[in-house]
Amino acid sequence: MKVTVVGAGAVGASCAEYIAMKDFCSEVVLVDIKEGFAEGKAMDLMQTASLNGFDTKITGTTGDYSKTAGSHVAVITSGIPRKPGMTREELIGINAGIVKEVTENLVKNSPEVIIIVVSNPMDTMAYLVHKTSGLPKHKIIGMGGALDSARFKYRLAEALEAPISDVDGMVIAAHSDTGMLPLLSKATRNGVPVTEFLDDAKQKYVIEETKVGGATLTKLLGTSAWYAPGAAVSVMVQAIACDQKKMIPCSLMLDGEYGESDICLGVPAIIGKNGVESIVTISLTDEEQAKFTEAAKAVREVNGDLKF
Ligand SMILES: NC(=O)c1ccc[n+]([C@@H]2O[C@H](COP(=O)([O-])OP(=O)(O)OC[C@H]3O[C@@H](n4cnc5c(N)ncnc54)[C@H](O)[C@@H]3O)[C@@H](O)[C@H]2O)c1
Ligand SMILES: O=C(O)C[C@H](O)C(=O)O
Repeated sequence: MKVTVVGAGAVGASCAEYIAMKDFCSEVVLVDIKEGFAEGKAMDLMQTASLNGFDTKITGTTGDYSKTAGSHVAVITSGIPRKPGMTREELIGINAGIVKEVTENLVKNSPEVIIIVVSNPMDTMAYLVHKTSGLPKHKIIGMGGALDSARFKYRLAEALEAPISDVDGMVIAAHSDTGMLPLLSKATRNGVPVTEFLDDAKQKYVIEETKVGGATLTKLLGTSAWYAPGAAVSVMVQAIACDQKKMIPCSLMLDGEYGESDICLGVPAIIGKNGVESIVTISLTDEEQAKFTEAAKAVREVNGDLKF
């Protein structure tokens, strides 16, 4: 299994590192536009192979997409990250052009590829890939929900004073500060609804901190996060590579599911060797459905700024 990661910056390199360390694919190709950067990151990572015990071959290239030919999966992380005080949506002006060009190059060299979109604003970038790549919709997957759900579990464990392995939960809808929908009604500690343990104030804290998880880290780091994003991508790539059929919330093109069409939004899906094996429809409370619809409205407005 060959995986290409475009953008050898913070998220791209972290994602390549986690993929290599889990040792489930033969080759990872890093691509960047900055001269020598991907080659340098690849060499540095390869020099961890004997230390960390993996056999995945990592190579780098400055924009030579012929080296990506025959990729099963490609991850798009190229583009600018936000700075403190910015929203993800403000990145559209620069990142849309980059994502469109990168997609064209990927598909030209790997017509059968499955693309995982990471660059922000991610739901809109995933939509752009759908509109421009010519790939079938089960082959385009936006990464947001896997990361947001990991942050939700982190905040739940904190509020419950429990180990993270005790908690489970999922975030759907938009990958944005206002449009994320942490499903508190379905979150559990060892099968018991967390609402039995957390009072209203704690429930509100968990939800609000989850929604601004990316902004909180951006404020602390001066740029956006990379470890958890890289790990989240590696889980999705592994689900495809190993045909795990894991249920992961991903930003997918909807066709009537959850009352929405012609939009990419975070919904639970079964991820396996074909990419999206199916979208899972779960019951939402009226309040949750209203928030999902509201998030869709906001993402649709951002999508309106795209030029194809
Ligand atoms: N979806 C998510 O959950 C999530 C999580 C974290 C970051 N992000 C987004 O991922 C993107 C990357 O973040 P980062 O922290 O890695 O940024 P970064 O600046 O560290 O890395 C981006 C890399 O992309 C490269 N690049 C730019 N244009 C390119 C092109 N045309 N072709 C190839 N490479 C190109 C840059 O040279 C740079 O090395 C940002 O848009 C960020 O907002 C999304
Ligand atoms: O917060 C960001 O801008 C980056 C990413 O979307 C994240 O959630 O970490």
